[in-house]
Amino acid sequence: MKPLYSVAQIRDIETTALASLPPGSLMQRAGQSASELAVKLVAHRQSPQVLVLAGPGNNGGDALEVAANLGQAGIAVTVLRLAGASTPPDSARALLRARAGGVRFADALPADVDWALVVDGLFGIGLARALSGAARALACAVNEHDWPVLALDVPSGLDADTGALVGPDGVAVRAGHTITFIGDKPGLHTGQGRDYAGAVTLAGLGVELPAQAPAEAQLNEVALFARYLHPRAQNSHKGSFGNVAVIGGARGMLGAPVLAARGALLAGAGRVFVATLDRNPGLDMAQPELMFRDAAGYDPAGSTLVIGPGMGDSADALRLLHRAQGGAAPLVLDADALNLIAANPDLQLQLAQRTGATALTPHPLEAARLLGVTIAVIQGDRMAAARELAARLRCHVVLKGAGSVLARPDGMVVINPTGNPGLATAGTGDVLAGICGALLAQGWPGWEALLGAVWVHGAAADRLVAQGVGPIGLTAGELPAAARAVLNALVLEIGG
Ligand SMILES: NC(=O)C1=CN([C@@H]2O[C@H](COP(=O)(O)OP(=O)(O)OC[C@H]3O[C@@H](n4cnc5c(N)ncnc54)[C@H](O)[C@@H]3O)[C@@H](O)[C@H]2O)[C@@H](O)CC1
Ligand SMILES: Nc1ncnc2c1ncn2[C@@H]1O[C@H](COP(=O)(O)OP(=O)(O)O)[C@@H](O)[C@H]1O
Ligand SMILES: [K+]
Repeated sequence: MKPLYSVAQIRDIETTALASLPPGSLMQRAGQSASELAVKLVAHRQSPQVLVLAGPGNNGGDALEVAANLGQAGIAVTVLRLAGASTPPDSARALLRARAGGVRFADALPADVDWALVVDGLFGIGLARALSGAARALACAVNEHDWPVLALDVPSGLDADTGALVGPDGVAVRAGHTITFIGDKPGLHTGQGRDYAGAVTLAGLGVELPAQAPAEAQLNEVALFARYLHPRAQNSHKGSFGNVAVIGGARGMLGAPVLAARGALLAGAGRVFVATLDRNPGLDMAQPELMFRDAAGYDPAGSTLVIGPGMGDSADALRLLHRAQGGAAPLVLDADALNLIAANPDLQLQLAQRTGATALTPHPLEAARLLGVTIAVIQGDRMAAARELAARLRCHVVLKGAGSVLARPDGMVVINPTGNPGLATAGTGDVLAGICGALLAQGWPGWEALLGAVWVHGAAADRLVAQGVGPIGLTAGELPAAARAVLNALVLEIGG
């Protein structure tokens, strides 16, 4: 398990740990781990010069530890302390050591130095308001350059709980690496967190994490759905892997259900149907295995349903959605189905009373409509939004976007680490809905199907980028084959 702890939880864990440790020892351990990483990050540079930014609290104390250690290792270090910064008791020793160890102290950002590394120790989990004054100016100055940045614990200015910048026009230090202490934090992995934290390293500092108390959230990983990745029995047939029916495709929007259907087919569904609201195209020449039907008279009995891609908001769409929700078949609700649900309290009630597996796959705008709030509110706390949707509608939810957030009605939250901005293009969400439908049709339970689909979908995009197919110009149509490759590799590796 890769647990993610809220700031309040980290504070509790830290308090317990501090009670049984000599003063200053956690800060020394934090400084030790961070300076080891810093040394690796500058190893390729000749005579590297390192700038250490130290704030007024214990995050600044960590920074002074790093400065002292690097100075001791013979690296040229300049420390810039925020004006008026007091010295927290734990860091007095590091300050003395840094002063004795040849570390330079500057009052302003030295001009014309090409820093091999900037260590951001302005603020950590004690950040209480938006960066302002000198701290804000420093963060902006660092972000203007392309110096490599190592953030201590959390990039200064980022909310470790939510992954949003603190303050309405907030600023944060943009780091390429973050070394985070004691436990990993959700805000480093979703929303703005992925861009500001960069690669995250966890330094546990030898602190024991509570075995009983549940973490706030966890990162998605193959282990969470591995038991459903089994090799296929020799004696199987197309009926063994379930049917998926994609319902959608109003006028001008036929591509959406076709993309979902291709996603379902290449993620292993035995048979895939596309039931369209507009003119039935009869055939997908590029994927002739798909079977087309008119949605009007179509009976999807026996199929897992993916409903919503390109469906529109017509009376027919509403009727089809009402019928789908009324049945017991596993259901993936995407795109226009979500907009219809947002506008119809009756559909919301019906949804909350369903017994079959139900997955909702909103992007932030769809989530905003469902909760009756703005996109800014959703993005301001993505975990809270996903949790609220799952609780209200009693469904499994994935709030999509960088660091997709999955939530269950019981409050469990998982943040997905795979995927990249290559996915920021039309139709990729349709493919995700199709993959999820395929896993449900193959008998995966609802929660694991959503975890698996989101992980595989992101990993497919990562695989394509590694092959040079994206992020620029990656298309949704390229995802199903990549997802198929990812799934087969996983089955070989885990189930094989
Ligand atoms: N307590 C401990 O023993 C340990 C603490 N650790 C470090 O300590 C950090 C937490 O330390 P603190 O609680 O001192 O918090 P921070 O160092 O994050 O900052 C808190 C200080 O900044 C002020 N402040 C907050 N927001 C501000 C803003 N926008 N502008 C100006 N001042 C602002 C606060 O009033 C307070 O003085 C962690 O993130 C971690 O880096 C680690 O060394 C591990 C051990
Ligand atoms: N910057 C990004 N990083 C990672 N994943 C992303 C990013 N942008 C979009 N995605 C993913 O791409 C998909 C987009 O879905 P959606 O917005 O519904 O698009 P569409 O409706 O066009 O299919 C989601 O799975 C989302 O998580
Ligand atoms: K920091």
